[in-house]
Amino acid sequence: MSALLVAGTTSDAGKTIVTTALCRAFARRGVSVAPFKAQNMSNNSMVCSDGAEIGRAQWVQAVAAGVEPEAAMNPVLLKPGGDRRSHVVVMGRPAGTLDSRDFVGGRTHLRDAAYAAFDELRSRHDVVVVEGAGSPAEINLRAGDYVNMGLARHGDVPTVVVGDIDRGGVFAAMFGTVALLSAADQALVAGFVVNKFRGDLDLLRPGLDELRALTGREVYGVLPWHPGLWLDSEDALDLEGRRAEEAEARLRVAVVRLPRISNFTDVDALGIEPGVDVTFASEARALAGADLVVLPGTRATLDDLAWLRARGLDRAVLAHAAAGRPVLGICGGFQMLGTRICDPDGIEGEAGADVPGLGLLDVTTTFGAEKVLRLPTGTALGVPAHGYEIHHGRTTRHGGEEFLGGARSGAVLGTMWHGSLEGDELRRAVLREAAAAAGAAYEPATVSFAEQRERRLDLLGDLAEEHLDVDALLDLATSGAPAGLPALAPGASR
Ligand SMILES: NC(=O)CC[C@H](N)C(=O)O
Repeated sequence: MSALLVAGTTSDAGKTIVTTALCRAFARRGVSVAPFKAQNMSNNSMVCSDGAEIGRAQWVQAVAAGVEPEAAMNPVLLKPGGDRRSHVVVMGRPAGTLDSRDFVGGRTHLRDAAYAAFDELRSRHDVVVVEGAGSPAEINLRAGDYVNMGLARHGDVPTVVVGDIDRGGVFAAMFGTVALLSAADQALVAGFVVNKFRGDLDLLRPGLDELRALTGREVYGVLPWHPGLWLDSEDALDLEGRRAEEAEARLRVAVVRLPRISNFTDVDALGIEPGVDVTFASEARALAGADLVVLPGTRATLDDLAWLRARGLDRAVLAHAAAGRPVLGICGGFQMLGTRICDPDGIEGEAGADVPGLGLLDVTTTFGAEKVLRLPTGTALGVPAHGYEIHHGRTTRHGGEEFLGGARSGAVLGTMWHGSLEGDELRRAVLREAAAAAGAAYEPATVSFAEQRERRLDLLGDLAEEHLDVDALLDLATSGAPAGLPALAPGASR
C-alpha cells in the first residue's frame, strides 16, 4: 500500500539501477514489492506471459522483485520511430500513435490510464517502487507530467532524487532539482542518492553535510561507480558499454548499430560468452574481420534499411555473406535480409512503401496494423528454443529452410524471435554453427544466461544493502515524506 518514487537529476542518472536494486533489497526483506514506471519511452520492451508488452527495464525490475511482470507495471510505453511519431502501448496493448507535438497536451487519457494502473498495483503490494523519467524539474513539461511529480502528487508518493556524480555538478543538480519545484512538489522530496561515486568518501562528506543543511533533506546513500552493472538494456543510450572484455577473443561478432535498434538485449546474451567479442558497427569498415554479423531488431525496418544503404553497410553485409560467412538477422534485421518489404498503410513510415531487401533470404514482409505479441517455443538446430515476438511485419517464407519462425539459407539465418539466444543450448548451437561457417576455432563455454542475470540482480541488492540506507528508504515508502521539509526558493513561492 506504500510507494517510493526514484527520480533523477538527469536521464541516465541511475534511476533504473536504483529502482532495480531497491526492488531486490525490499523483496529480500519479505516485502511484497512491485516496480512501476508510468510512462517509458523506449524501443526495448518485453512480452509478459499474458501477451502484454512492457518496457524491458520494468520487466527486469519485476524479476528483481520476484513477482510476475505485468502490464500495470508500465501502463504507457512510447516507442519512437524515425518520423516524429511514436507507437503508443497502453496497458500492454497497441493504442495508436502520438505525434511529438502532442506530447504536452492531448495526453490526459494516458495519464488517466497510468494513475489507474498505479492505484491498482499499489492496492496489491506492500510497496511499489516507482521509477521517474528524465528529471522532475523539467519545468516546461510539469503541467502535463504524470511520470514524476505529477504521479507523486497523485499518489502522495515520497520521492528521492538520484544524481550522477561522475558527470560533475551533482550538488548543484540535486539542490536545483528541488529548488525549481513548487512548494507542494518539494514537500514530497525527502532526499537524495548519489550514484557512480569513485574516490574517497571522506572527501565527499563535507559536501553531503552541506547539502543536508542547505536543503533540510537526507542523503540516503552513495553508490559506488561499478563497471559490471549492466542490466538488460533499457534503451540505446548505453550501447557502448556492451563490449565483451576478452583479451583473446575467438569469435568476433559485429552487431550493426541500427539507429532505431529495438529489443537488442539479444546482444546481452552474446556478451556473456567469455570467448565472444561483441562490437557495434556503424560503418562498413567495422564489419571487416567479423566472423558473425548480426542485424538486430528495429522499430523502423525501412528507415534503418535506408540508413544501412546510405552508409554502404548493405554492400559490406552482402560481401560478408558472399564469402560464406554467417549472418544472423533478428526480427527487423531478418526482414531486411528478405527480398521485399512493403508498408501499404504506413504503419512504420510512409504509406505505400515497397522496397527491395538485401535478398539473402527468400522471404517477404508486409506491415499490418495488428501487432504480434507472443512467447513462442520450439526447436532449432536440434535443441529446444524459446523467445518473444513483438512486430507489425508479417514475414512469409518462400524458400530456404524454416528457422525459429524465420528462414535459413546456408550460413544466413533469420528469425522473428527475440531472446532466443538467452536459451543457453540454442545460443551455443548458433555460435557453434557460426564458428564453423566462419572457420573460427571457437567452442562455446557453459555459462548460463539466467544465472548471470540472477547474479547481477543479487549484486545490485548487495550494493543497495552496503551503500544505501535500505531500512530508512523502506520506512520512507511506508510512512510518507516527513512533515516540515523546508521549501527552497525560488520554487517555494510557486
Ligand atoms: N522487434 C522488431 O524488430 C520489430 C520489427 C519491425 N519493426 C516490425 O514491427 O515488424
